[in-house]
Amino acid sequence: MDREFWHRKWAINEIGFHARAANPLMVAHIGRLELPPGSRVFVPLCGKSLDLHWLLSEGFRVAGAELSQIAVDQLFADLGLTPEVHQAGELLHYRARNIDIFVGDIFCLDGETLGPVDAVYDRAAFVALPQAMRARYATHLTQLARRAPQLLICYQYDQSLMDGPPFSIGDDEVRQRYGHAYALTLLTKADVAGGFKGRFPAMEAVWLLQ
Ligand SMILES: C[S@@+](CC[C@H](N)C(=O)[O-])C[C@H]1O[C@@H](n2cnc3c(N)ncnc32)[C@H](O)[C@@H]1O
Repeated sequence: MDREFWHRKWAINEIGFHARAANPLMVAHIGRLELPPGSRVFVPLCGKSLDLHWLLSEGFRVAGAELSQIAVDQLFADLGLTPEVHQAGELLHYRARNIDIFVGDIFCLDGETLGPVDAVYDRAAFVALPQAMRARYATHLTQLARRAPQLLICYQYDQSLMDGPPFSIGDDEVRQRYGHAYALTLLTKADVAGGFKGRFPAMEAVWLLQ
């Protein structure tokens, strides 16, 4: 999945991953992060997710990283916010009250530019990346967020049935990528209703990384 793949998806509006409501697993489990009001939650590969709207509505501050300027322009339009936009190294920094989105490749984002984060929420980010990129992503994210606790939602299915994204991430891989830096708790694992687009069974696993 190179950058062009994602730019093209946004350009032709082929964004089946974009959910029409806040993620129910996030809503159910974010309390496990025990974040006080005003905490700053980093959402890597954020797209224009309604999860960001929900986090803001719950009184959190949010920071995000997203490759597509189309996505981020739509996000701010949907939020009814007019951002200030500044160059931040190789990225663009979109800023409004309680929200900072860095537009560009997350691998070009550094911890100083991102600023302090109290927690990470990863939905459809780790699972969006092919295996060859995931070790680098996990290492980079852990450093970027300075080991801030993380709520991670993973997709699991028989990888031989589809190439991905989303990719199937088994429990062993989560332990392999994050186990050296975090204590891991599998909060829940449940069947996805209707499987993957009705094509084959799939499960979602929610991890707490502390
Ligand atoms: C599967 S989508 C998930 C978006 C969002 N998390 C959601 O739940 O709707 C993956 C997103 O990651 C973005 N992306 C892919 N590679 C990226 C990278 N290297 N840096 C920043 N964003 C990236 C894509 O543009 C896309 O919007």
